[in-house]
Amino acid sequence: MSESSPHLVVRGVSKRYGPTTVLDHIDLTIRRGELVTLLGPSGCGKTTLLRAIAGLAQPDTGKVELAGRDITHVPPHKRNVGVVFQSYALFPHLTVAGNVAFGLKVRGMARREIDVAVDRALSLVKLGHLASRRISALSGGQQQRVALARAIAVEPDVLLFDEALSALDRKLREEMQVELRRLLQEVKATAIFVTHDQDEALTMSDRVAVMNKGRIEQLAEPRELYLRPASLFALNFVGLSTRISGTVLSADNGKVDVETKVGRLSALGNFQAGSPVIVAARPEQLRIGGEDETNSASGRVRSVVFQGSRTLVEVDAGAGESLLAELSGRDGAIPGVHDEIRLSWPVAETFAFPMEAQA
Ligand SMILES: Nc1ncnc2c1ncn2[C@@H]1O[C@H](COP(=O)(O)OP(=O)(O)OP(=O)(O)O)[C@@H](O)[C@H]1O
Repeated sequence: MSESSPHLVVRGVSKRYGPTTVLDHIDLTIRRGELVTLLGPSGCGKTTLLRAIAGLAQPDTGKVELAGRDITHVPPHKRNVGVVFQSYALFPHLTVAGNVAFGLKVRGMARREIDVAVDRALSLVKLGHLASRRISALSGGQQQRVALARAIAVEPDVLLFDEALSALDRKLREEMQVELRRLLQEVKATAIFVTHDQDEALTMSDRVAVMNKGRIEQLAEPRELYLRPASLFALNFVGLSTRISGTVLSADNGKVDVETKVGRLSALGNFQAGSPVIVAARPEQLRIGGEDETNSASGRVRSVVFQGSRTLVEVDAGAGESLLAELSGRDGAIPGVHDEIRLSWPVAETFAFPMEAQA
């Protein structure tokens, strides 16, 4: 099967728990070797979707196909799916090698082959030197690697990660994100991550599925998701933004002029005159100063937050509206709190979203 052909197909999967619809007709197609993240707030159905793929939750309707096989009714241990949990779920009384070998023994693999597979998996996660160590004598990060080695060793058709890095401290988690992505690419694994951490999703994934209330709101590459969010929910969930409410005055060919409390703004979007909308732009699009052919608004600086490579400046634009600008050292002087400033930003990077869809 080629790398671009569908490898995992979820078709029309729904799941209810009592009166609550947890998954609402989910369609998701993942290519062989692709890393996809399910990103969304607590309770949106990420884990349930992962469990439906693993066979740990039975969908009420719909189908799951893996490597060309309908696995909707196949029990979990016969799906050839690897799962890595946040809790690692390791056997504390076994050694590192014993944990990695466990799944291979269960499959009845010969001793010699098991040794080769365990060595390979442990060297991939750089734990070969700790093969005979007890699990209880490992750090959290090392235990996480053992869990990963154990999942990789059985060469599953798809690897599922449920908040797998959440228990690690921030620095280690960031290192593991980069390392895990490199490793999964090296073994050409097809993988799905569940996370509510947007940075993790952007770092790890070929594509990100933003979930909301049991539905996939947007499935896109990280860059596209950030630069072209399909909904206000996706905009709010990934990255920061300036958002101003208003009413569409006129519309012309994918562009709208919007009356707002901070003045007239132009944005990309298709709406009828009179529609209530939210006009939004990413903070790095806002610059100090006012230029022609751009959107602009002014106000008094409310806060200045230095974050190393960038500085976030929040401006009170009056009438309950605020502007958020991300300035870098290259942008010249950073204003101080209470300064009166004017900010401008390009119309081509300003988007209008329906007001009623606000998350
Ligand atoms: N076995 C179950 N029985 C009843 N309700 C359940 C069950 N499993 C999940 N739910 C409910 O389904 C909804 C979605 O849960 P799910 O764990 O899929 O969300 P999530 O997006 O993974 O959230 P989190 O990030 O908090 O783990 C929640 O409201 C949850 O309470």
